[in-house]
Amino acid sequence: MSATRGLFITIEGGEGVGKSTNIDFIAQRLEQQGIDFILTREPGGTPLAEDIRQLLLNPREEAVAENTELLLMFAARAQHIAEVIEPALAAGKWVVCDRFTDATFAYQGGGRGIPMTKIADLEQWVQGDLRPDFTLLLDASVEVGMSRASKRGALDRFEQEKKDFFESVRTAYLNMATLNPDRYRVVDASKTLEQVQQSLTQVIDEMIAQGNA
Ligand SMILES: Nc1ncnc2c1ncn2[C@@H]1O[C@H](COP(=O)(O)OP(=O)(O)O)[C@@H](O)[C@H]1O
Ligand SMILES: Cc1cn([C@H]2C[C@H](O)[C@@H](COP(=O)(O)OP(=O)(O)O)O2)c(=O)[nH]c1=O
Repeated sequence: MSATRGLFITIEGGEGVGKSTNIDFIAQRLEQQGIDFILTREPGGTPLAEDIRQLLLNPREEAVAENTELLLMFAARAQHIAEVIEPALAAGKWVVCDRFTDATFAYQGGGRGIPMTKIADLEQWVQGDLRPDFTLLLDASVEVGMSRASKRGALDRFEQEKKDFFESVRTAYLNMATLNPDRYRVVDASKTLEQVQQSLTQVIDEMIAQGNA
């Protein structure tokens, strides 16, 4: 007998909005509620895809061509889907993924200016019908995100970008949320951690209700 397919949940947001902090909280809530899930991330999630992550994030002297960056994101994603995401969903597990293709639309599309249609073509080619059931967007102004992120150590290749880049990333995320209201849940991440986590609890409980329906 085949298991009911698990829910595929992605967590998105700009730099420093509190994604890492809140993913731990989400995992705790799912565990408390007895959900069988895996936590994974992009770029990465398998040994090969984590190697590609290093290629993408490590600052380097050579300029990285936009299409190289885009294709490496999808190369890592193809491996992650084949080895981790699809098998888990097929076995009935939920998959909670720290970033997915909407990050490509936001960073490579919004940030770098690659046409969204080109990204959508790759999405269709690499993913077929696979799309997240829910996407949780942690949203805060670029100023708030950058000031929180500055508390961390050395900056990776994306974190070294300028404020305009991150404004475009944020705008692209907010546009996707407006265009996909059924899938997106936007949480105001500029509030206190306690308020953010209250909102997250509501959203997660709604997902659990849907998953059990
Ligand atoms: N709602 C919040 N209010 C104040 N500080 C926060 C909040 N959420 C996260 N932080 C702090 O901001 C910093 C960046 O958070 P982090 O979870 O690493 O962000 P991200 O993974 O999105 O880059 C950390 O020091 C974290 O403790
Ligand atoms: C998945 C993905 C990530 N990224 C970028 C966003 C992040 O700057 C970086 C790594 O993501 P992440 O580990 O979430 O970084 P952080 O915790 O600093 O936000 O990769 C893209 O540009 N495109 C993509 O498709």
